Amino acid sequence: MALSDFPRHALTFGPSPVHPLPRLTAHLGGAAIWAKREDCNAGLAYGGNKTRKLEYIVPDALAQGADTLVSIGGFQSNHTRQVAAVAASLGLKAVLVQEHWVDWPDPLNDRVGNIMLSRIMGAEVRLDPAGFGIGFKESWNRAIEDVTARGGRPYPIPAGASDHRLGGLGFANWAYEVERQERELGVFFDTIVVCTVTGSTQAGMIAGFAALEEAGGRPRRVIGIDASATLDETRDQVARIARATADLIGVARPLRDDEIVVLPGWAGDRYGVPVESTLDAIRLTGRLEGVILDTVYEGKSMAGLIDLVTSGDIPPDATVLYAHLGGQPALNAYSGLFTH
Ligand SMILES: Cc1ncc(COP(=O)(O)O)c(CNC2(C(=O)O)CC2)c1O
Repeated sequence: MALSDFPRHALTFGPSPVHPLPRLTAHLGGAAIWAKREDCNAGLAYGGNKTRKLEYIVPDALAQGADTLVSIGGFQSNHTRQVAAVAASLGLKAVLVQEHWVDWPDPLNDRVGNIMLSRIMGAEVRLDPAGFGIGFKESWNRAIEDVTARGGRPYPIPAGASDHRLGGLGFANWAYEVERQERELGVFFDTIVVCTVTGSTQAGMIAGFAALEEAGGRPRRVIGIDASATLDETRDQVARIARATADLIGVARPLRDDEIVVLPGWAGDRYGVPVESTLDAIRLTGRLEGVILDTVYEGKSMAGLIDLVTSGDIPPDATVLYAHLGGQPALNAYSGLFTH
């Protein structure tokens, strides 16, 4: 099968915007930096990368006659907020398990930002004391069973909509969209920089660009910046999902290990806890371009981009596309960091 053979339920406004970051580019003095804005991709509660993944998961849920989407994340999960928004827009219920993924001092981090939005949209929000982990969790299984026990028809969506048969298709489609926009813009992005945690964003990109390369496209580097602080598990998950997605969309050749690049160095010691490089990247990008990054994900991937460009690891003649995947609502849970 090819990507076009899979049903897609449109949830985004259309192609997400692509634009240059000229002041950041000039400030760093190296490669040309552009951004593709998943934080502006949909009208559903600020959108984001999961909205794009759900475009390929929703048809399966509707085909199964599900009436309740059941998913999981941390208190400030952008993913569960997007599940709540998609459920609301489709007249489905949402049950969201929100685990204690981040030990963070702000006393309100389970009552502001994403979790507040999910409640506004009518999701059943279940706080759970379990800590961070990208794998399947018992709390999620219990929620699925509870929906069934009360006569509902649950559709399970794992953390980040990643470890799901269709989880990589959204960003395989993203790769095809990038190629169309390149033709319109007259530019070629040889390097993509993306934040990676549960993995199917980067994995889908890798699979999609591999399919395009087989159809005659030029090779590119997709550089994942780890924000999970569980690098080995995340890297393995990216590799597994990338290979499974490539098979699903008919990529003939096997993906090479050197195509699965997930870099440490900017995640800090714990998921969800920003480090100095995170805060520096957030302030620099905000003050040079008026672009807002969050403390959990995009601040860390931008910190990686900044170092890779200034060190020359990304060479000066490269043209970089930074994938901005959203995440801003969670900043409300980190307001203590930005009092000046
Ligand atoms: C803004 C933002 N940027 C990057 C990522 C990482 O994407 P992947 O999980 O597909 O690797 C998330 C994920 N967030 C998770 C969530 O629960 O919100 C899945 C972890 C994200 O929200």
